[in-house]
Amino acid sequence: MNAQPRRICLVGVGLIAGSLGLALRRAGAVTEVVGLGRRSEPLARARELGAVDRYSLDPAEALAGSDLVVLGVPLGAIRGVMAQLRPWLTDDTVLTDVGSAKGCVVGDVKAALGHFPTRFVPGHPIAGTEHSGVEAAFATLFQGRRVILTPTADTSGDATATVQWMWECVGAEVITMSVEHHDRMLAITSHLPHLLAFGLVDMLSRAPDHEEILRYAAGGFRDFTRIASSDPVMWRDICLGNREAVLDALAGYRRDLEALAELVEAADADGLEAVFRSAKQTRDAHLHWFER
Ligand SMILES: NC(=O)c1ccc[n+]([C@@H]2O[C@H](COP(=O)([O-])OP(=O)(O)OC[C@H]3O[C@@H](n4cnc5c(N)ncnc54)[C@H](O)[C@@H]3O)[C@@H](O)[C@H]2O)c1
Ligand SMILES: O=C(O)C(=O)C[C@]1(C(=O)O)C=C[C@@H](O)C=C1
Repeated sequence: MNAQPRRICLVGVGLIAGSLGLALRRAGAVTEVVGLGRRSEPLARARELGAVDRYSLDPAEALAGSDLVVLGVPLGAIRGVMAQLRPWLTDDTVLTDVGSAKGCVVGDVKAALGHFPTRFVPGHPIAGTEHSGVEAAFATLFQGRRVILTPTADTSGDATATVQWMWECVGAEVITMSVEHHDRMLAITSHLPHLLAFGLVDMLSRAPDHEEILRYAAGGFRDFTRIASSDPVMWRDICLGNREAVLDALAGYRRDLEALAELVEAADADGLEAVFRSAKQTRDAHLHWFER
């Protein structure tokens, strides 16, 4: 039915939902963007920055007349927020989220409602930064980026079309896949690199001479570790929310790291060069997917 919603409610207006609000308002896609959250101060700031038209701390007020509800809260808050919204959801409300792992969202929504609504379309914009909060939001974040939707077998086609329409309004390309496939892919391309970056910086921070070590860090270290400045709580939730796939990715990486250590130990120049050459070729050939 409502392929083009008139009023969108953003629940948790931080980096991702704030950027979505800015972009939707800039595109003139909807009549009104309403923010719902726990504290007035950041929501007032979201309105000042132009991410929402108005805001409320009251789910009944924020959800009234909203055709589409976007959960922009961290993964760890999905279950509680869904339980809170439950009384105010109608059969026509289309719901989606932006969480970085999808299996846990489906599980938490089911736990909160007792079932997974046919009008809930799990989603994940493959775009972000290491910063959090609405202050870090910007309208072009999703321009030319990909958004993965993971509708279940029961998800309404109309609801999926509505969510797809929303992301296309802000310049994103929408791809659909299963929850399991999403979680396996993203464990490798996003969750593993974040673990490695956090792990490397943590290891370094425990070295007694880390102040001196960091003095000699430059572009390579900066590029490799930028994402270690991301929100620790958000990444804790992601790693635990996608535990199995993250563990598989880590196990594969550990094996390969061990093999690399053996090559260095054996001073195997050809072996090392072959690994580096293959990695360079792969990265260079696929740069168009992840270059901004
Ligand atoms: N940061 C990224 O690069 C990125 C990219 C893609 C997807 N995501 C996903 O998007 C989601 C949000 O990430 P973000 O970077 O926008 O985080 P953020 O911290 O910038 O925003 C989260 C917002 O939710 C609010 N919030 C937290 N708990 C709440 C609750 N119980 N009720 C109401 N509001 C609550 C916070 O106040 C904040 O405004 C996460 O699930 C994350 O996995 C993040
Ligand atoms: O560019 C960054 O800082 C990001 O971490 C963005 C990034 C990622 O590429 O891993 C992080 C989490 C997501 O769910 C999607 C995108």
